[in-house]
Amino acid sequence: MGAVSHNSPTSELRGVVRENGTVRCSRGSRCYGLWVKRPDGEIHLLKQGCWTHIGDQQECHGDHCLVTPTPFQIQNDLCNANFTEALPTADTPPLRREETALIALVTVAIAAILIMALFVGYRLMKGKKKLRLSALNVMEAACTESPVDLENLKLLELIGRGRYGAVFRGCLNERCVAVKIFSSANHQNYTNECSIYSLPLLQQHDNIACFLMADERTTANGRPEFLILMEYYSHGCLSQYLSAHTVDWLTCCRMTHSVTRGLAFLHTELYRGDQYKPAVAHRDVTSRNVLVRADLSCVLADFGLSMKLTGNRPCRPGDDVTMAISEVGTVRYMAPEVLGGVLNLRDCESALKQVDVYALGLLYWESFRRCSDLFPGEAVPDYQLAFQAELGNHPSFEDMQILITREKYRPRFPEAWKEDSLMLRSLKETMEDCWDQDAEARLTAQCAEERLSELALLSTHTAIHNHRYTHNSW
Ligand SMILES: Nc1ncnc2c1ncn2[C@@H]1O[C@H](COP(=O)(O)OP(=O)(O)OP(=O)(O)O)[C@@H](O)[C@H]1O
Repeated sequence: MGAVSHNSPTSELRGVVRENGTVRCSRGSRCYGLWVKRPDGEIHLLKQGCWTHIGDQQECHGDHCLVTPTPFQIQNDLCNANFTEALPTADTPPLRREETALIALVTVAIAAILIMALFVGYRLMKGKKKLRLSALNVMEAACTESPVDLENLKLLELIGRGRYGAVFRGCLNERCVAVKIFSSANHQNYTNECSIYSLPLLQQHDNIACFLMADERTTANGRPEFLILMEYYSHGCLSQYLSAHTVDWLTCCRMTHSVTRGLAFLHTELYRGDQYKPAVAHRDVTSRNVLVRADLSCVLADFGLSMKLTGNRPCRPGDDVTMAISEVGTVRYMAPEVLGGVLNLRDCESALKQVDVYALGLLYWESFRRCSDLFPGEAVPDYQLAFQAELGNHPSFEDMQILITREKYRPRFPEAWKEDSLMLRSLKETMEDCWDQDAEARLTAQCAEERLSELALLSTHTAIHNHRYTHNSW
């Protein structure tokens, strides 16, 4: 059943005029018609007339007013005399259009969510292992342009063996790479190293080793092993390089400055855009964990023991994990407070940074002992690890405790460094300020970096040979 109201455009008078079965309504009133549609499809007029209750709530103000939800509309020529039945097409009321649009939108959204869920599910099922490393794969972009496929990896020779894994020189798609392989016993070390390498911004730094990717595989005898692929540094680690080469002042400053720069960056908490890099302590700074580039600049490597100091789950005093790992590192490079078991865990962040700087001081000593400019007119001493002369190649924890914590012993400066020059004084002071017994008195890595920049500006010849000439471009 339908009812339509229509303003009569031609009526002059207010009231009702009947002509030829048509009701003409006077101005101000509205005409109406009431029809019924029978089951056989025929439409019969039930009632027609004028709506004169102006001001009533029921007053109809529009040209069309549908009072039932009937899907057809009756159009009316002379108010309500003739009518036709029209299917709802372009004249569909606005509310219907909005409803349709809303339904379409909801349908599309549900379909999109379903497709996304299916896609994620598929990825999870297919490449569980790969997905776990997806954050790492992002970093491939930092060091390689093309995706890495381990199928083509060839291991060529063993180049080193550490406490946690063996390192091979390898070849991947014509590219020379270093491959560090961890057994399942060292899985924790592997995941920790991966998690540090996957930190935002880390791979953008020039003095952090270039990580390519990580993966796991099963050996021929069925055991799992874990791989970290890195850029291959042909000079190897710093201790290897210094064992085989002496260096001039500027080169030595440059090498030590670059390691320090890497460490200062690692220690820094950084926000860049929407990326966050927590402050990280390396916790195993040694001359074996620094790698040397072809241009002799250095990068910090080996983050298996590293620890986030800020952000999610930083170290906390009394924390079991923090306690358990507060005494790790390489014994030779352990700070007195670590050897003595008195690391200040109340300020874990500063304490662990200070431990790194202590080891950095020893690394400076090892490096500058191979600086030819600091031994004018005499042979440069052979390379030595810190405390190698005192405790040999494999010092025990107890021997180190006695020497470093109790006796407060530090590496001896060579005779040739006794000369009172600004450069030698500054150099020795920098080392001493790094390995100070009082951890809080030590330089920060950032300060050490500045000191090394300044040292590089001091010419050996100026300092040692009474200003005869200078060369300070670095
Ligand atoms: N990317 C690399 N390029 C070239 N040589 C490397 C690379 N990574 C490691 N090496 C060499 O492999 C050696 C072993 O490295 P690894 O990190 O396994 O042990 P480490 O640092 O010597 O000892 P530890 O892990 O016990 O501290 C290094 O000393 C270095 O000479």
